[in-house]
Amino acid sequence: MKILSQASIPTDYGDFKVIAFGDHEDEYSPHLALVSTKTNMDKPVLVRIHSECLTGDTFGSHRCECGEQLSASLERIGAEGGILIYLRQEGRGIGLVNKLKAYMLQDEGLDTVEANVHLGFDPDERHYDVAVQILEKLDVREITLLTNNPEKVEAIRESSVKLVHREPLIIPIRESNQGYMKTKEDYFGHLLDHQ
Ligand SMILES: Nc1nc2c(ncn2[C@@H]2O[C@H](COP(=O)(O)OP(=O)(O)OP(=O)(O)O)[C@@H](O)[C@H]2O)c(=O)[nH]1
Ligand SMILES: [Zn+2]
Repeated sequence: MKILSQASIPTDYGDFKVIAFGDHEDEYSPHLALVSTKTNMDKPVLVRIHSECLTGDTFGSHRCECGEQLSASLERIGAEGGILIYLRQEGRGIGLVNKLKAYMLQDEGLDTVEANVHLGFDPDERHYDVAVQILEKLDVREITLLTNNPEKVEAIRESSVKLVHREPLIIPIRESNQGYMKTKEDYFGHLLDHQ
């Protein structure tokens, strides 16, 4: 995996450099790193590893809390410096078409894990080695990670990047995502502290 292209973008959250990573020059959906211009590489860098969720991130769906997590983390990173890694792992790695199928099954009573399994997938198909490679390519040695997901913590712990601190990224639960959040906590062991 290599850096394919990069450019500056001014945003509502501050100024960032957006860097596209992938193996092919004409990659259609590259993984991205949004590096705040305020980032100080000599200190532990504030990092959010975010998995793509088009419905939540772009359309503001309340079936999950992804959109709110994305804006909360960009706000923090834009203000304090840091890096948002945007992984193209839509639907926990099953893709958008299958995520919408999973939503249909959830509307019939299955939970998020059962729906994935019913479609022939693992409950969570994601891996975080790409995020580690991106941090290595950017020469990031020490990080504070914004997450509630123990698998992301584990992936960094097993890598050459030092995890100095984990910070929770808790968004208040809504009625429309209660089941989704409960499964995250009960099945995936997400650290949702309590609200
Ligand atoms: N298969 C499936 N994927 C979902 C569902 N709801 C949300 N997702 C996906 O779940 C992923 C959420 O990823 P992240 O925002 O990185 O969050 P996380 O793994 O919960 O970890 P943290 O937010 O860091 O605590 C995104 O890829 C969403 O598209 C669902 O019901 N089924
Ligand atoms: Zn989502």
